[in-house]
Amino acid sequence: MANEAHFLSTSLPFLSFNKAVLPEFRQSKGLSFLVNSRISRSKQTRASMEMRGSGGPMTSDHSAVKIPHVLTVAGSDSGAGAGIQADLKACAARGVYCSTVITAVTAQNTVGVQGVNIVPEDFVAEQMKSVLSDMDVDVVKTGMLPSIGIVKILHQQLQVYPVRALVVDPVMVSTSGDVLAGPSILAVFREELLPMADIVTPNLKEASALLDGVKINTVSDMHSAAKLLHDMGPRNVLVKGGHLPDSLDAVDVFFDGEHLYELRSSRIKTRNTHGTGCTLASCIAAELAKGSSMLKAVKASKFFVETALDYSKDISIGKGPQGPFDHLMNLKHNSGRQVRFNPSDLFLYAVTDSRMNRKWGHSISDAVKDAVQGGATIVQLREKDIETGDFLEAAKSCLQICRANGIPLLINDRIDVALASDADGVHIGQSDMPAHVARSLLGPEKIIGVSCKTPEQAEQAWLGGADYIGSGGVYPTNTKENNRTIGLDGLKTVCLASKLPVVAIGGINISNAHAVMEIGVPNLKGVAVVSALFDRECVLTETRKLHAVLTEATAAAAAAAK
Ligand SMILES: Nc1ncnc2c1ncn2[C@@H]1O[C@H](COP(=O)(O)OP(=O)(O)OP(=O)(O)O)[C@@H](O)[C@H]1O
Ligand SMILES: Cc1ncc(CO)c(N)n1
Ligand SMILES: [Mg+2]
Repeated sequence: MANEAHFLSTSLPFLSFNKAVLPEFRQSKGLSFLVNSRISRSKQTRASMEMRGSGGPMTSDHSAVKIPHVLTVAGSDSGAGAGIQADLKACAARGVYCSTVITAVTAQNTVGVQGVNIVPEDFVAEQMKSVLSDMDVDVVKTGMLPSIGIVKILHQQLQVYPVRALVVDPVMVSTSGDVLAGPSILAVFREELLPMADIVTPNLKEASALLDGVKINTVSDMHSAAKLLHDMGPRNVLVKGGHLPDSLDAVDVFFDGEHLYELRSSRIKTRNTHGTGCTLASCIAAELAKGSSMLKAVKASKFFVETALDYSKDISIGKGPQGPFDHLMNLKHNSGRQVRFNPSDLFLYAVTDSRMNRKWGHSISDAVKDAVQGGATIVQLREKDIETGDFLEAAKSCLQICRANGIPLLINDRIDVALASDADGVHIGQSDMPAHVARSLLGPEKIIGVSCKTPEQAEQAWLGGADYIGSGGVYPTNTKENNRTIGLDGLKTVCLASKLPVVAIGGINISNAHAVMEIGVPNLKGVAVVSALFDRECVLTETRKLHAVLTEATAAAAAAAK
């Protein structure tokens, strides 16, 4: 984690800082960092950038909106699973603009590489100059660099037009085993490319080639390889374990010169892994362009690849052994989906608790009926100590009540109970099934909510296809043990970063609900409560009171906004 703290911001003129200070700072501290961008952003984006500690000096031109920009210098894959085409799709999926310098055109499909046509060196130089002299490129990502001359051109152009970070995917061999850059390239990779790189992302074969053929068969070999590669000059190394034999997880090893991290995700069983490496590197570049620190960028990118592979595991494109996957699944998932969920349903979110109901002698369905009559706008059944059969019966009877009143009923954690009862969806926590897995089990129409304490968790929930997030504990609570309180500030941070609507949760009641809604962030849609409604004798009265407080708070916020 140490790396994440090593983040420097500056208000020095961008170019002079980058040229004059960057190399010294790197050498003296051995740290990886990003220089703040000189980008003018919309208010909201700027606020969320600042929350991540990366807000930069603003230009005086407030009308210009600059979007983060990655330039990829790579080869074209006619099958569009890897290379330039993967880079464009990965950047699009991450909301980043991507320009392209094409180094080679390959005739390629899911069977293999049938032909390679290298673009003349001076024309690669011309493309680079066209882009870099005109556009504000934040990060350059390289893929297939098929000749020594092309590497040298890249080196020269980056001296003339420095950028914030260079991501090097040292492409040498395609997944199908075809050579995309021969052994003659190794010397210039070692001597010129790696020392310029902020991160280098070899797969096992590439790491081995760069290290004179050393064997890399285990995670421990990957550790040693990462350290040895770091000695060649890149600021960070990610040795990718996609091709690690006999491995149940997909393990990558990240080394920042100080700490080694084993980054693990589940290994998706699919033939559609063509282009995972290009996608990972482009996604890292995109995250860096948005202002992320290196380790966060790598983690977010690995999660993106895992999620995309999972969504695409059954798609069938081409007849060969290695198919492409779908980078834009989130777009499709969210836009092609019949959205049943209305974010204003989060206004007064009632969460049941069997212990409290027992204490006051209420049945689950009576408690839910009273909450609904009192003005609850959504109900979640959170029954931790109940038999599955009883849970299913309770869900069915509560569903009748909710349907009769036109409000959604969600089930906490138990996707099986949600499916069996045909409830409207689920609410899941960080230790439950990931959102994207829940989405593939529940299909496009059910509602999925995820508990999130941090902007990263909010991003993952969105990526996984969730509809809303619950964020807290806003205040200390007895309902959940060992639950960290994030306070109103933590809530605001998550709301600003979240692309999904948010409901606040944790210790909220009629005396503090007003203060919660007053934080005044548009995507905070309401409050979720347990004890304030259910640890009371009269659920109906308490719900009515809370409804009145929320109505007043919302009216006050609307008046203040005028
Ligand atoms: N089946 C899988 N399930 C989950 N993650 C995977 C799987 N296969 C690869 N990955 C991940 O994808 C990323 C790319 O790794 P890989 O070693 O496959 O790169 P690569 O060989 O350069 O890919 P390519 O050349 O096909 O673009 C890594 O983060 C790796 O862990
Ligand atoms: C053009 C191109 N670049 C990179 C790769 C890496 O897989 C590929 N197969 N094709
Ligand atoms: Mg690769």
